[in-house]
Formats: sequence, structure tokens, C-alpha cells
Amino acid sequence: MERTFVMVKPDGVRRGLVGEILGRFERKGFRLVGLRMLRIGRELAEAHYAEHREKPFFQGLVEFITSGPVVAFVLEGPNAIAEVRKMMGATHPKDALPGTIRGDFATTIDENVIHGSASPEDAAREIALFFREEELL
Ligand SMILES: Nc1ncnc2c1ncn2[C@@H]1O[C@H](COP(=O)(O)OP(=O)(O)OP(=O)(O)O)[C@@H](O)[C@H]1O
Repeated sequence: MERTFVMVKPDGVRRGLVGEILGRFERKGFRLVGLRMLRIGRELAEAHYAEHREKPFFQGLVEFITSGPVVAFVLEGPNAIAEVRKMMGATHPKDALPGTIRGDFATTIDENVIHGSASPEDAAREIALFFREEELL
């Protein structure tokens, strides 16, 4: 059984897509093991996106992810990391197929609605950044 970290970004929350997105993962059969709504601070944003620190879009990315509440959650299930990324669709919505979350709900790369861990190492790091052990049930 594998766990992954997922986050509905500020654009998804603002647009009222939380229920739709959580519902897709629940209907697929993943188990929700942790859930919180929060406004990300600059420090957490920079830690979460540390791998992109040198990229030209880093400042914009931090501004965006701190611009409003996000909904962060942990899902558990077989191959959860890869399956969730499949359901999210490609990072750039222009490449995301209809039927995926980004394919159905996003048009631009800077506001692409959802984040999901890319690897087991990322999942462990991101879950620990957002949740205490006792918050995962
Ligand atoms: N060229 C870009 N311009 C603006 N934002 C970008 C660009 N490339 C990536 N991003 C933003 O940075 C995030 C992380 O990029 P990454 O390449 O890790 O994609 P990802 O792993 O599919 O996305 P995420 O980490 O959000 O799940 C993207 O989701 C997007 O919001």
C-alpha cells in the first residue's frame, strides 16, 4: 500500500473544485488518510518547491501558492503516487487529456489546479511537511 500527498492549489479552491477533485479520488477507491485546509506561508512554500528554487518561475510560483487557501490531503492505495498523477494529467494543461483533472479544469501552467507527489521520496518529504504523524488516520 502506498501513500501520496495531494494539494488542491489556490485556483482550485477559489473555483470551488475541491469536492469534485476529492470525489474523483474517493470514487476511484483511494482511502483518505489526512485532510487539512490552510493558507501556505512563504517559508512552507519555499520548502515545498525547493527543487525549483533556481527556476525563473520560482517567485511567481511562491506568490501563487500563498495567494489563498489550499486543501492538502494524503491518499492511500495501490500505486497511489503514479495513479494520482495519471488522474491529474500532464503538468501543462495543453498536454493534459480530457478526463484528467488538469485536462478538464485547467488551461495554463501557472494555475494548474492540483499538485501530487512525483516519487516515493517526494511523497514522504511532502507528507511530513504538511502533516504530523498523529493527523494521519
Ligand atoms: N514554466 C513554468 N511556468 C510557470 N509555472 C510552472 C512552470 N513549470 C512548472 N510550473 C509550476 O511549478 C509546478 C511544479 O512543476 P513540476 O515540473 O514539478 O510539475 P508537476 O510535478 O507536474 O507539478 P506539481 O509539482 O505541482 O504536481 C507546476 O505544477 C506549475 O504550477
